[in-house]
Amino acid sequence: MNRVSLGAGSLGLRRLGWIAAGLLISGVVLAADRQASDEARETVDGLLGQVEQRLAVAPDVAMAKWNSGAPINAPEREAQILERVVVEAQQQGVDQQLARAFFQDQFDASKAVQQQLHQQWQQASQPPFDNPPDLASDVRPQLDTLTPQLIQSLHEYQSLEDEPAALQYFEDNAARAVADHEYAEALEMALSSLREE
Ligand SMILES: O=C(O)C(=O)C[C@]1(C(=O)O)C=C[C@@H](O)C=C1
Repeated sequence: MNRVSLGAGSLGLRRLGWIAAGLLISGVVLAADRQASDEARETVDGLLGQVEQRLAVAPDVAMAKWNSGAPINAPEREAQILERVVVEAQQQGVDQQLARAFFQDQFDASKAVQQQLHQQWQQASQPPFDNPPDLASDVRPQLDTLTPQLIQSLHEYQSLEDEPAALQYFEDNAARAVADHEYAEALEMALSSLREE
């Protein structure tokens, strides 16, 4: 009697073990299979695209400043942008600390590209460019157009924080964008506060 019930007990335990293992495996498979929603992908693609678009303006800034001799670092302009960023972030319910850190990253990334280009031009004894873009009338307005778009994208991005698949999609695509980029270190800088989220 004892032996029979012992046997049944150990069989039950073993069966439980198999069931637990089965559940664990299917859980892992399901989690790996879960994909970011179309909406989440759109948000991430949009945000990454806009960050790249903003960084793509940096060579024009560099050219304008190469000709004019204006310093790369323009703290008063950064302060002016941040002032607007804080107001718009507040209106849209974007975390202000994130918005500030994110825009500071964009400035730092732009300065890194500008410094790299100025260094190259210095070494190549580059003369002033013919028809350089004008900082005030051509270049800064492009950046100003992107500012509210970026804040809107930050707002959408923030809503993804409880979607691990979306954050993974962001990570994968951010890493790919950096690896493929001409100014990889600068793009990495531009994305750093988002990747620390
Ligand atoms: O507007 C400029 O002068 C720029 O260099 C562009 C920019 C920016 O990314 O917005 C970058 C660095 C400056 O310190 C200020 C602003």
